[in-house]
Amino acid sequence: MDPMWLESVLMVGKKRYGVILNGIHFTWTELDKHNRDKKTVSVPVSEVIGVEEGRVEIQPQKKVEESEKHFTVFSVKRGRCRSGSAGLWTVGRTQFYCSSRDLRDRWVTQLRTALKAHSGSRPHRLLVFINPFGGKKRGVQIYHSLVSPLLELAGISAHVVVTERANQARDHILKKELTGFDGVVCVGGDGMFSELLHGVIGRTQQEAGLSEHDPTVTLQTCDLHIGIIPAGSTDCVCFATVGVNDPVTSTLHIIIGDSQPLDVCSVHHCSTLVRYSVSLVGYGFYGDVLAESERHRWMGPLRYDYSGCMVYLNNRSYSGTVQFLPADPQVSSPRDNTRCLSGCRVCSESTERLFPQSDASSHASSYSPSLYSQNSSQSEGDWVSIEGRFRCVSLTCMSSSCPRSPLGLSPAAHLADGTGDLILVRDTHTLGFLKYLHRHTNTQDQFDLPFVEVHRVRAVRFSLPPGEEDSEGEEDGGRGLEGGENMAEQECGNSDGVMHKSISQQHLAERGEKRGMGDHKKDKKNFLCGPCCSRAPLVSVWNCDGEILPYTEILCRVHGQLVRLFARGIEDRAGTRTCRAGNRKCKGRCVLHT
Ligand SMILES: Nc1ncnc2c1ncn2[C@@H]1O[C@H](COP(=O)(O)OP(=O)(O)OP(=O)(O)O)[C@@H](O)[C@H]1O
Repeated sequence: MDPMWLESVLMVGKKRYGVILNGIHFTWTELDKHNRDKKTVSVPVSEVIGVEEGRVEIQPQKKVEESEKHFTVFSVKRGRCRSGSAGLWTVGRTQFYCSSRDLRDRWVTQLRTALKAHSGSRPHRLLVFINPFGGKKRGVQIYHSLVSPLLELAGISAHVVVTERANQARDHILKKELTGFDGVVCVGGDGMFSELLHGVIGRTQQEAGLSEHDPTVTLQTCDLHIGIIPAGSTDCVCFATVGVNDPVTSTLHIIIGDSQPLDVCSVHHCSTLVRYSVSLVGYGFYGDVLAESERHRWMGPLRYDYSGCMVYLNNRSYSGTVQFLPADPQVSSPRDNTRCLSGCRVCSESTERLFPQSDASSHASSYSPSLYSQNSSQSEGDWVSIEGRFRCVSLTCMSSSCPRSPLGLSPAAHLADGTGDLILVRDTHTLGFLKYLHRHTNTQDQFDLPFVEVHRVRAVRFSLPPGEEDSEGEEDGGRGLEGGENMAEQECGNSDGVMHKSISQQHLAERGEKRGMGDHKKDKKNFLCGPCCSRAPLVSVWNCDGEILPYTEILCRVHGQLVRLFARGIEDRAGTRTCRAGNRKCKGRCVLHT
């Protein structure tokens, strides 16, 4: 018999249960034959959060009632959020009563031993950054009331830093000693996640002696896991990797040590890394909406709706040349109607992560450096080139689903297959574009429109028509704006201002100043003059995960599975299945966690 095996009859409330621990599952089944709604609950040991002696509650406050014959088991429980979507996890709590203290002690010991055996991937020590000003400014409260008690219950220690400035978390990860930490966690929104992302990737490359600026280099995958406790105004990365924006659900994924690899797109300009992105790199509509919303920050979250309307009414399109390196169409396609769900086969079989880990000088074997040069001609390699006027050009490394767009920008995109989806929306009439935007909010195929095309890609280049090329890079010697927006300045020791929202504002202000100087060329690049402006701008801006990029001509490369999150992707609804086998009359009360 399994040495972990333990079986007894215990009481839960006033009912008798047959309780079994078989090493992998902890199961309790009601024994009362008169009760027709007989219940069986089975929890994988890997989803047990903690076992406590006595009658214990942790929410709303920790309460321990000493009792020598009771023990309490806390475990992951699947729930449904108000919208009905799966993915919400809550804390299940069951108090068991044993006939003797000896039996109680045996159960507690045995459960804790089983837990240890199944917790190899669980973190022991975390570095937590809380943005006290993110979203509704509830980060600190969310952490102390919802997150910290669960970490404590699970025996995870946390070093907490409440940030005092933008980029503090990124700088901390880049420069401070991190020995002993199994992961970094942010309590905030997508901006905070981006800080952690840049810190973790930057540190890993520094330690490996790799240049982040060289788009041909195969970056070192990052060992330090990233956790996201959603507390921002937009929490898209959390939503797209967990399925819900809920602090308790995210905490539980961290506690049980879930691990979700994630593709990351590096954005370069003239051999300089500008930023990393995991969700959207968008030009045209999405860039204009961000630029416009930066001017109306005083409106709060409402600014996005307002700006979306204004930009839509402005009805703009932009010329440019988009070049891309297609991914292997045999493996997957953005129109194959699949969803990247937990345990996704396409991601786990992806060969993109099978590149040899590089030393300082190595390049991905299948990529020649010229393939990623910003100025190479269209005949090189497998690059496909498309010229035209576009409403928007979007590259996304994930579906980019969010509560408003439950299927996202590209519903069949994968989290970790080493590719991104490039969506080109050509110039069209206003109603056509409205139709496209509306399809983001429902289940209609947003690519089934004559002016929309989508490609699964490994890299993208964007250039302006001759005569409209980027001038900032030349003026700044390819280093970007004075505020240090790009990673080159970060390397030069100016660590401030790389990712703060004020960058976007500063960038807007600088562009504004340049316009005011009467330089005709800059005047043409007046990318957004507001609804009152009669002259349509020739150039838009790039929105890179909610930040405005200081360059228009960029090169993007997707790096397969570069980072790992404490998440498991979106669970199929079948992940929680109603038991029919055990008892035909269970009326859905028998939940088997598979
Ligand atoms: N103490 C701080 N003071 C000012 N800015 C901060 C501080 N801590 C973090 N930041 C910056 O604030 C920006 C926004 O934070 P965060 O992402 O947490 O919230 P949000 O903007 O409300 O949400 P979202 O980014 O999802 O829209 C981040 O880019 C981060 O760099």
